[in-house]
Amino acid sequence: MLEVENISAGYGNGDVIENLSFIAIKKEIYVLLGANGAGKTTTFRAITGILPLSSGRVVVDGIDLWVEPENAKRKMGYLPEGERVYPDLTVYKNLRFFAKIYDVEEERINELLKEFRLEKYKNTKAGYLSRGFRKRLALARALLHNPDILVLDEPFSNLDIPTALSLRDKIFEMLKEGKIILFSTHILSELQNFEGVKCRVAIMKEGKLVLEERLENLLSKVSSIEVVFKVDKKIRAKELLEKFGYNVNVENTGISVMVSRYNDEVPAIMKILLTQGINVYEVKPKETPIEKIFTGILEK
Ligand SMILES: Nc1ncnc2c1ncn2[C@@H]1O[C@H](COP(=O)(O)OP(=O)(O)OP(=O)(O)O)[C@@H](O)[C@H]1O
Repeated sequence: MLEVENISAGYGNGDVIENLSFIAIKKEIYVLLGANGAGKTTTFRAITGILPLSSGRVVVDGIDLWVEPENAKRKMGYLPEGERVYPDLTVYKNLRFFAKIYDVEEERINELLKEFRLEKYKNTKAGYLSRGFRKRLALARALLHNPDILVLDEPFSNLDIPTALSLRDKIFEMLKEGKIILFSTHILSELQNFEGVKCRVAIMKEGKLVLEERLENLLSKVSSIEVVFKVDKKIRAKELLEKFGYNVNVENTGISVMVSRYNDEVPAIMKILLTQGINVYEVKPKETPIEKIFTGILEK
């Protein structure tokens, strides 16, 4: 268990994060969601012992991070924002450097090279790797000492969709193994990929946690969303859908319809429109559910 008790920390000009408290447990993902500059990286630096606390405590499986830093840090793996690897060292040497620090056997390096499909690039300088592969290397490095707790700062940023999905699957796998996983994001729609797993989301604003909620509750808070259909016969489309009980508005670009079950209702609406000879050129939600909540909270 990772217990964060009332921590404050900053960079010399006062605290950037203030009185944060939360608990991250096994088999559950803990997400820090916040706009740029909200304090996510600072929080992760503080809980991994990189940045000193000005007050509060971080306790890792019963070990106080500032009382027994080495023992507590051994239990944590940290993926910093961006792909922070040594660009002039090969993939292998990047891992070996940290393996020595953590006193990890050579065998573990080979295991990780295989697991992250980096064998082929073993002797390639990290600076020449694509972003996705640099991220894999950085993640492999974070896992070298087989930590129980993984702290991933914006792990999905700058990844293409297949790489992001394979990283998500890797996170699921590690979760099943019993690891505690924390990650941060400012991209709200990323969380929709985590529906169905145990996931708690803390929304950060200006260095404070303003809301903590289970992902499914966060999503269910928005019972309906507005979807815009770009169509050619707007009035006809409105009249038609209203007969089916939909709440429809005519807009400049088309019609907007309130839907509560996006995945079922949008195809049904499309079918109604198309079978009645109304062309649909584009379908777009006005806001994604999480964005709606996020915007609502941050505007308060
Ligand atoms: N090394 C530093 N020295 C001084 N101030 C810093 C430093 N790093 C971050 N800050 C400030 O701390 C605040 C929080 O930044 P932080 O990087 O923790 O936010 P974030 O939520 O991770 O943002 P982003 O998504 O942009 O990475 C910002 O106002 C930032 O300018």
